[in-house]
Amino acid sequence: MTNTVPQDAPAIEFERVSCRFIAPDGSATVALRDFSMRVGKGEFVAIVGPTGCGKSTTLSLITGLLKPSTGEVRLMGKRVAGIDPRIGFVFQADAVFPWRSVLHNVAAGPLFRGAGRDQAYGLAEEWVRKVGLAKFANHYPHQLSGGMRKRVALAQTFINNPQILLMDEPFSALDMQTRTLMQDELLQLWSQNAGSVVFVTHDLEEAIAMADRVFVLTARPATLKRVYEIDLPRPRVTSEIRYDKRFVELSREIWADLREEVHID
Ligand SMILES: Nc1ncnc2c1ncn2[C@@H]1O[C@H](COP(=O)(O)OP(=O)(O)OP(=O)(O)O)[C@@H](O)[C@H]1O
Repeated sequence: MTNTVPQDAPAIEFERVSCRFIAPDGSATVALRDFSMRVGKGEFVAIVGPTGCGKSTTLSLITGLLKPSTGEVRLMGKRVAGIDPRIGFVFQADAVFPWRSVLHNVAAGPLFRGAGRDQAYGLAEEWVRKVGLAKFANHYPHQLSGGMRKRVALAQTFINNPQILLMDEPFSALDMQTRTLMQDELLQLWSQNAGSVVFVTHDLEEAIAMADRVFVLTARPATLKRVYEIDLPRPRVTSEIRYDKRFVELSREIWADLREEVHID
């Protein structure tokens, strides 16, 4: 049988995807409607939109946890079929094992994927060092700050060398300074890993500071309102880029679009 997957297929494709939830009482919620998106290999995209519009739903469709009601989602040219080991996730809540030390938490991924102990722990030590936690390798999550726990989460994710990284409000529980540091750290890790990122956030400035393109969704049922190219140079330092003239222009332009969708009932 020939392999019909095109070599140049985008990392992620949504083709006219709709997603509808049926409640036990039979009522339907349409979370996404006729949504199309392409994310290139190595591209960083951010998704913004009003609360409850369907941003997280897009991520669940990429993971295969949800199936589209209509349309198709493809990864590297192939229709999504179940959990894909090429995908890594970082969510708002920490996905760390509280009873395991930092090092054990970071080694868990490779061990789970079948690596030998020496290899898994060698790699984990390297990643713990890369995220600046070498002195905390034997600490437990409750002994760490929120920012440090996020670093553990990044090490846990990047150690698996994901080709696709899905992030759902990963830094929203952090204070402003820590959040900025984590954004820079993520950009640095991503520039070395060369995977594709889909980053869901409420924070428009965070989206602009980090992404190559920002997808603006409408209020529910979410459909694509507009896509913005973020033509700011890289490498970026997120705390500094906010003062760039072009950054301010983009913020103003995208916010004008987003404001129309954010209603206070
Ligand atoms: N499994 C589900 N069953 C029923 N309804 C769901 C389910 N998952 C999501 N929804 C509904 O679909 C809509 C979109 O949810 P989603 O979490 O994707 O929005 P969001 O834009 O990420 O929200 P927020 O910005 O508040 O995080 C919401 O109205 C939500 O209640």
